[in-house]
Amino acid sequence: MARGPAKRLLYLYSCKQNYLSGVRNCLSTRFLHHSQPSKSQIYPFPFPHVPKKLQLPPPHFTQLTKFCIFLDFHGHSLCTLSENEKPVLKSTESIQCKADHEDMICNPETETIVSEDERLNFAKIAERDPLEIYKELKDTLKAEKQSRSDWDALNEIFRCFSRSGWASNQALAVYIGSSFFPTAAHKFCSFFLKRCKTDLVKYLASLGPGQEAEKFLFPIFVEFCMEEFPDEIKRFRKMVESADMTKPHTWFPFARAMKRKIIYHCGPTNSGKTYNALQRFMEAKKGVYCSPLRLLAMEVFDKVNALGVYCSLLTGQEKKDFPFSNHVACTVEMVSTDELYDVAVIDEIQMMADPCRGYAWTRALLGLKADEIHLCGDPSVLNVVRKICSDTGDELVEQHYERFKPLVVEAKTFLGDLKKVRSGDCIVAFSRREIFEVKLAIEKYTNHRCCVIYGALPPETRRQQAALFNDQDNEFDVLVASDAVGMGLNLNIRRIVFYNLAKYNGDKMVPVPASQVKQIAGRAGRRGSRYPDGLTTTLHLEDLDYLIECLKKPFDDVKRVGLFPFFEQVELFAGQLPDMKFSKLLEKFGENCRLDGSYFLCQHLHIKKIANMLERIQGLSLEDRFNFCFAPVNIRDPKAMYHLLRFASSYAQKLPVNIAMGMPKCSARNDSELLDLETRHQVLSMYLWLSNHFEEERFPYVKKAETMATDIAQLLAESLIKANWKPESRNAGKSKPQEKEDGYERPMSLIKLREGKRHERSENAEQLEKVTA
Ligand SMILES: Nc1ncnc2c1ncn2[C@@H]1O[C@H](COP(=O)(O)OP(=O)(O)OP(=O)(O)O)[C@@H](O)[C@H]1O
Repeated sequence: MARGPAKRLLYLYSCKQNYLSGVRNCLSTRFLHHSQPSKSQIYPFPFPHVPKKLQLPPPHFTQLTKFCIFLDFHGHSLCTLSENEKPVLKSTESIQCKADHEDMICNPETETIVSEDERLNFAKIAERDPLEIYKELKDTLKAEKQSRSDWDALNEIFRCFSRSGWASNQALAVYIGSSFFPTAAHKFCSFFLKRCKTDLVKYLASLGPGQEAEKFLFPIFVEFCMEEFPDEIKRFRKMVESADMTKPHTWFPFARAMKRKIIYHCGPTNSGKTYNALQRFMEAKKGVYCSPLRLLAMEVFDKVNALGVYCSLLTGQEKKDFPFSNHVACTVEMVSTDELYDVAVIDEIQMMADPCRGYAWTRALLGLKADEIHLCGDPSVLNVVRKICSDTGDELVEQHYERFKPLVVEAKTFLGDLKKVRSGDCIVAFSRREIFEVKLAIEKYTNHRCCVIYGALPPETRRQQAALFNDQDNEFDVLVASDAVGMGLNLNIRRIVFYNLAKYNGDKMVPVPASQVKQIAGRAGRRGSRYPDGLTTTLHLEDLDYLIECLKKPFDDVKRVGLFPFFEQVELFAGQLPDMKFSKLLEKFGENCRLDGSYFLCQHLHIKKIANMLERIQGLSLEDRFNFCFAPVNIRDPKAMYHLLRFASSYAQKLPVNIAMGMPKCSARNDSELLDLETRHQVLSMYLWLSNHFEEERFPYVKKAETMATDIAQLLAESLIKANWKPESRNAGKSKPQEKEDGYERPMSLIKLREGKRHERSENAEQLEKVTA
């Protein structure tokens, strides 16, 4: 008697562990890409249970060395691999088996005592060609009688098989989709139970429910599916192939045909990266500058033109063609991959890893037709860029930078007292409400006046506020800003003071990521500015450690960057699912798309939300829907969403799209009027964006929208100068969490602190001097 039944896994014998992982990787490429065999065991190759016709030689097999020997559970070698030799299945030839392999001969989970005859019979069944088993089942008219216990065991095995995540994942490799898998497994079960023979049932029963039995059944299941469901398989295969995003560098054949030189200007903020890249841009005969923000594109447009290099401006909202210009400053989403350039600059290249917008940087890097491409950014994506350049065949030159002057952390902090604010300070808070609370407190208790910068303000207003702050001949000498200050603006900041270091991520309060803290703190002290030495600190002493930790932390090493399909890819995919709604289609694409390890699919929640809203509008083509989804709209602002719906509806009805929005008569007198101005500007900006992305004649009020937008930006600027009111929330009524999250305690609101202080004051006269916002 022997212990049994035996494992159906084979063991790989190798004197070096890395050969094991090499084999595991290449085996994984075909059938096992979802399973993770443990270090000591590996699945057999060629796969004895997989139909021969499905077995493709794994692509990197020839790179393996002679040390690899496949053993079966008896220690018999099944195949050996020599250098540059394809694996050949050998007849079982006995080789000396290591003692530790012996331990694995029996399966401890289903350990039963079986007779020697039975064991030999089981071993024979285990080695049978699945195709042969399938044919035999097919030719059998009636199942043989089974014992009750074997029958129950078989039913349980099939129940597990049809729910098996492993089998469902493996089935994907032969194009049986996860939604179809349960049906296929159910039909396979009926087929099997109606025809099975006793020895097969006994063998399966001896394996018991679980992976052993699943691995035995799976190749027979594959044979069954290939014959029974060829149409489903074909359909799913086409769908998967149409969502294949594994080789994005092949999407741009013209760029691939070029010999491009990529220069990575790599360093922290304020180290001269962009300056040097822009020098090359201006020297070039024809150049393009790709910006992360409209505002920065405008800055470069103005700066370059002022230096005598004619430059046009292209953003989603505006096209300013400068006569005879060969240079263009654009937002990264708008850059053309058809135009040929001598020099291209892609600013803030680390944004390739941005979860929502990363795809635009990836597309620019892969697709730009430029002899020389300058990338400016921190080192976080350097390794991915190296990998991409090796895929594209581009030459990569790295230029490393250090900050002109080190950033100094003030250990004293404000100790919660905003009265310590000085001229040239920038207080950074992460919500609009806090920004206005800080402004209110500073202006009430000190002689300083505050400019404000936050994301919802139009770029023109942000620039106007920046200019007001930079100008020494006025009383506005303090800036209160959100993270929008981290990029793009040329500011004379002496010291960055973090009001807090947590922000709301749409769901909860989370610590501000270290990379963002670095980027923002780095705005203090700028070469050539009034304050060349940069300082940074926090409002509260408790936050200082986190600030120091963030500044000390090396830049992340990003492993993956963003991708998003072009419309043509989505269209191809939609062809496989003709009746599916667009929002569902995007979801399906996300589920089925294949990406290689250097990329992720960018989040498309924003896109899906718009797609959902537009679902009820009839008469929009797939392309229209796709384009509408990228319109710049705050999906949390119901007013802005309503206008988008209205624009899309008119467009679908082939009517001229009206602005249908009045102009406020004067600047804002309170926060809700200010919020209203912000929304109106966003709606106009959306109108202009749509007019640039759809047939222009359908948007006949572009001029009017431009004038209104300029006027509203002006009203906003006027409103901000006199703003001294309590802020309101855009989503009034929806409270945001204030509790401690991820170990970070958010500072109390200014108002509460003030109230607290008032109470303290009555108890402690010393505190009278301290104005805590
Ligand atoms: N060689 C130089 N001569 C004169 N001014 C320079 C030089 N290099 C950089 N500067 C100035 O220093 C400041 C910071 O430079 P730059 O914007 O290029 O830095 P950066 O590393 O790109 O920072 P960020 O990432 O914040 O944009 C700018 O005002 C720029 O004009």
